[in-house]
Amino acid sequence: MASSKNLIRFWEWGKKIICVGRNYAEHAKELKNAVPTEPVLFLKSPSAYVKEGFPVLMPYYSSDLHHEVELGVVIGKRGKNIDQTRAMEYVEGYALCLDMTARDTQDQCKKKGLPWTLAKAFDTSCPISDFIPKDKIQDPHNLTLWLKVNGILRQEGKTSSMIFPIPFLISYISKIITLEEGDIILTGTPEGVASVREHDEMEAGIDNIISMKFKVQKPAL
Ligand SMILES: O=C([O-])CC(=O)C(=O)O
Ligand SMILES: [Mg+2]
Repeated sequence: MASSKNLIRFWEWGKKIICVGRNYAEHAKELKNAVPTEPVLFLKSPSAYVKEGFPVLMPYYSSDLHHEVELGVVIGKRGKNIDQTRAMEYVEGYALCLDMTARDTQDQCKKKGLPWTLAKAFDTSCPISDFIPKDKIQDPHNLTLWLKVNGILRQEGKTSSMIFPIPFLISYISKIITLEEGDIILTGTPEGVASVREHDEMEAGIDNIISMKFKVQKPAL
């Protein structure tokens, strides 16, 4: 098992970012998607990570960049075919994440039956907080995730509303993709996703356990 100390800079390691979509029924409905009967999975590139102090850059091909606040689960040791009953042993801690989404691009991808890579995996599409050691969060299914844009509350959701809880997700994912130390699972967003514009400031948090701020910018060409 890795020590939490090793994982403080997990986001620099180039490990996998595995995302779960439509894990909150109200969010699935707000985007007119069916509530899933199995987890919806996609990946982000490790170059998607961005830490506080650096901006979120709008992809040049999108004019509808959405925020999605999510709980990230940081994996502490390698595992394949993990049983649900032992899944939490593979968790070293948590992080607050934003699954930034080029919604117009995603809509186009959906219509054409294409993968979501351009919509979800671009550079700076995964703003991330500091590492939160496991002992700081007693019950990851009893948290409130919130996000404000320019001081106005846009998202507030309880992790108790997840359709597929964390042990199920870890078990399910590990049957498909080997989980390794430093990998992160983004567990899906609650309702209230919406657009951000250039110069907006997003502030997100988990209860009063952690919060973070990011500015939205257009990339210099
Ligand atoms: O783009 C989507 O709506 C799917 C997703 O990431 C989520 O539900 O968190
Ligand atoms: Mg998401």
